[in-house]
Amino acid sequence: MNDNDGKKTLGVRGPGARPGNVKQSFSHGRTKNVVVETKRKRVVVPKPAAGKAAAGGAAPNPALGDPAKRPAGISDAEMERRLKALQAAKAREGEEAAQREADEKSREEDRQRRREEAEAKEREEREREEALKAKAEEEQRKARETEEAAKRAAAAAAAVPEDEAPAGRSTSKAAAPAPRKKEREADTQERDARAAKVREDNRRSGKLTLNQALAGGEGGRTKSMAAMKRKQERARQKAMGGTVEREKIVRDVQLPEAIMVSELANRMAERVGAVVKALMQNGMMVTQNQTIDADTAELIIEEFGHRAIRVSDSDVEDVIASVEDRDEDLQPRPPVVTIMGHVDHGKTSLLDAIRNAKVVASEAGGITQHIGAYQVTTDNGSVLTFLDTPGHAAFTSMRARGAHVTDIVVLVVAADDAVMPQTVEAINHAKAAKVPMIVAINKIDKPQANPTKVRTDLLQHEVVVEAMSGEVQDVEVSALTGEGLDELLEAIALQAEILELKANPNRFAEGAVIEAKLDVGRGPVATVLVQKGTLKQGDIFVVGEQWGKVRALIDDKGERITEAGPSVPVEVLGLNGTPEAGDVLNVVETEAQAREIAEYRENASKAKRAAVGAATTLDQLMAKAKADETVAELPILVKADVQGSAEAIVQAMEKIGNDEVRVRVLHSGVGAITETDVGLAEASGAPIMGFNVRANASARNTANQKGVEIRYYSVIYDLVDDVKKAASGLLSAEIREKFIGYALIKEVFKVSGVGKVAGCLVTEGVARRSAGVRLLRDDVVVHEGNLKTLKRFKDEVKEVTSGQECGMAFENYDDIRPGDVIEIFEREEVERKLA
Ligand SMILES: Nc1nc2c(ncn2[C@@H]2O[C@H](COP(=O)(O)OP(=O)(O)OP(=O)(O)O)[C@@H](O)[C@H]2O)c(=O)[nH]1
Repeated sequence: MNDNDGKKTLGVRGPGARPGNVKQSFSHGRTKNVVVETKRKRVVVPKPAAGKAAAGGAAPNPALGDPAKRPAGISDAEMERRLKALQAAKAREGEEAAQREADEKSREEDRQRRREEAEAKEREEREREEALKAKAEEEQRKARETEEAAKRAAAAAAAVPEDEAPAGRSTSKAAAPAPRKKEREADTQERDARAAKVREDNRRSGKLTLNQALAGGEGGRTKSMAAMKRKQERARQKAMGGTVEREKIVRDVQLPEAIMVSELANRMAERVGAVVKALMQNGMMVTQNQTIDADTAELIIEEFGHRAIRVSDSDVEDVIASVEDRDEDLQPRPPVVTIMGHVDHGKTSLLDAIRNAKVVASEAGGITQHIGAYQVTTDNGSVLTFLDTPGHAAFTSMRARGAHVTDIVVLVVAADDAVMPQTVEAINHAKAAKVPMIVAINKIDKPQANPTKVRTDLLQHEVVVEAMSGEVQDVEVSALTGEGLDELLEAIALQAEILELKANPNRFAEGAVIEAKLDVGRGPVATVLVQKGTLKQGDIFVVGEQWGKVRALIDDKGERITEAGPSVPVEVLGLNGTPEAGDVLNVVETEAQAREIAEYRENASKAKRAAVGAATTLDQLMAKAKADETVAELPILVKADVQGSAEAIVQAMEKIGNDEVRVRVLHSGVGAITETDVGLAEASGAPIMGFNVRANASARNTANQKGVEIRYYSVIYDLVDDVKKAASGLLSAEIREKFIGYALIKEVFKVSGVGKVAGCLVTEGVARRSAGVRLLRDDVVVHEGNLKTLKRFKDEVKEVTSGQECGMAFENYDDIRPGDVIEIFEREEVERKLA
C-alpha cells in the first residue's frame, strides 16, 4: 500500500507539476503531439477541479469539498491525495483518448493522402496511356495511309503493260509488310501498356480497376469531352514535333573538352537549374556560367539519360580534306630539289648557275625575281623545281614543321676540299628524311680538284657513288664554268623518273610555305610550293595560324598567273598575316572555316606558349619592356681577347631580344678595357663586358669613380646568358665573382717538390689562400684556377694584404712569368644590376 502510495504520489506529482500543456511528455514522442495537446485541453479543462489542482499545488484547497460529506476517517490530506489520483486518472484517460483520436486522425490523413496520391498516379497513368494510344493511332493511321498508297500504286501498276507490272507488284508487296509490321508493333505496345496498367490498378484499388480497365479497353470513349480534347491536343503537339510530357528524348550531346554548364543544359535540352542541381549532387558547386571538364559533363549527360559524344576543338581542322587521292587521279609532277653541302662548297653558286643557264637566258631583260624557289626545264624537256634556300636550317625547319617538301637532295662537295662536318650533316639529314641524294662534285675547274678523293671520302659515310659501283649518282660540275650542269640536271630528271612522283592536280590545293615576308606595298606575301591540287586565284585558304583569299599568284619569273599546280612555286598575295616557313597551306570551302581553323591554331599555340612558362612568354617580356623604356634597348660594350670571340659575342648579342627588347653593341674590340671604353660606356649608360680581358689600372679607377660596371667573363655562354637575362628584366641575385686583390709577379723560382713559385707583391686588396686566382698577361687571362700555396716568408699563411710580398704557386699550372698579374677573386651572392 505504501509502495502504491508512493507510486501514486509520483504519478500525481507529474500532472500536478504540469502547468497547461507541458504535459507533452505523455505523447509518446509522436509528431502529433500538438493535436494531443489540443485534445487534452478540451478534455481536461472542463474539469474545474483538475485545473485548480494543477494550479493549486499543495495550498489548502477549497476543491476538496465539504469535509462533512467525506467518508468517515479520511483526512484532508488523504482526501486531497485521492482527489488528485482521480484527477490524474481522468486526465490520463482524456489524454489517451486524445491520443487515440489524434492517431486515428493521422491515420485517416495518411489514408486520404495515399488515396490522393493513387488518384494522381492513376491520372498520370491514364494520361500516359492516352498519349501512347494517340501515338499508336497516329501510327496506325499512317500505316493505313501507306498501305492504301501502296495499294493504289499496285492498282496503277496493274494497269501498265505486262513487262512493267512485276515491278509494280513487287513494290506493293514490299510496301505492305512494313506498315503491317508497324501496326502489329503498335498493337502489341498498346496491349502491353494496358495489361501493365490493369495489373497496377489491381494492386491498388478494386474499385478503380474496372473503370480503368474499361476506359483503356474502350479507347477512352467513355471519357469526358475535356479529356478527349486534351488527348487530341497532345497528339497534335506531338505530331508537330512538340514534346509530350514524360516522353524522354535521348539526345546525342556533342561534348567538347570543356563546356559551360548553361551550354551543357542547352545541348541536353534540360533546365539549367536541374543541371546545376545534378552537379551539386555530384559534389560540384558551380554556377551556370562556369565551365566544367568533359568527364564531369559526361557523367551529368548520362545521369540525364542522354548520350555524350566527345568532340575535340581540333575537330575544326576536319574540314581540311585528308582524302587519299585515287591512283587514276594522279599525274606526274616535277621533282622538288634542295641543294645541301658544307659552307663555301658552292651551293649558292650552283643554284645561281643553274638558274642563269636555264632561266635568265630565256628571259627578256634577265631580271629574275627571287621567290625562294624556281623551276627549270632541261634540254630533254623535264621540269625541275629547285628550292632556292640552301642550307640545312631551312631543310630541317621545314621538316620539323611537318612539311615534306624535298624529293631529291643534291649534295655539293668541293673537289678541292673534302667531306666536311656539314657534308656529313647533310648526308644525315637526307638519310633521316629518306630523300635520295645526288652528289655534285663541284669546283672541278680548279687545278687542285680531286674528285676521286671526294668519292672515297664519301664511302666512310656510307654514300657509295656510281663511280664506286654504288647506287648514288655522282656528277662532276663547275658552278663557275657551267661544266657538267646539264649532266647534273639530267641526273636529277632520271632520279625523279625512278621516284615516279605523282600528284592529283584536280582537288583543293595543299602546299608548303617556303618563305614568307611582310612586303611594304603588297602586305603579307608567302612563297608556296603547291604539293597537291591546284591553287587558284580566289581560293580561300588557311596557312598555319593565318588565313586568306588568293588575291594574286606570281610565279618565279615575276609574272602573274591564275593557277599553280603540283610542284609549282608561287608567291601568294591576300593573306591576313605572315605565316612561317614550313607552314602548310590548305584550301578550304568557306571563309568561316578558314577563320575558325586559323583561330583555333592561334589559340592552341598561345596555350602552348603559356604552358611553357608564364614568366618567359614573349608577351610578358614585351609588356615589361613597354613599362620600362630603358629596358627596350640594352646598350653594351664588348672587349675580348681575340677577334673571333668579339665577333661571336656580337653575333650572339644581335640574336637576343625582339623588336621591343634589343641588345645594342655600342662598340666591340680586342684587347684590354681602356679609359676610352669606360668613357663611352659612361656616356651611354652601358656596362662593359670583358671576355678574357681586364681593365687596365686607369680604366678601373675611372670606372669606379663614374660608376661604370665592368663584368668579366671567360665563357661566352655565361656572357650571353647574363645579357639575355638583363634584356628580359629577369636579373636576380646570383653567385658572382668579387675581386679581392691583385698581385704582381716579380720573380719566378723553381722549388723542388713544389714546382714554380712566384715571388709576388700584393698591389691591391688582399691575397687569400682559399680564393680563386687568374693569371693575367698583358691584361689577358692566360690561366684560371686555385692556389697551391700562399707563403709569407717560409710560413704558409691564409692571407697577405696589400703592399706585402709573398710566394704563390698554382695548382696544376707552371707557365708563370715575371710581370704577370695574379687576380684574386671570391664568389659571393650579389644583387645583379646592369647599366
Ligand atoms: N673555282 C670555282 N669556284 C667556285 C665554284 N663554285 C663556287 N665557287 C666559289 O666558292 C666560294 C663559295 O661559293 P658559295 O656558292 O658562296 O658557297 P656556299 O656553299 O653557298 O656557301 P655558304 O652560302 O656560305 O654556305 C665562292 O667564292 C665561289 O665563287 C666552282 O665551281 N669553281
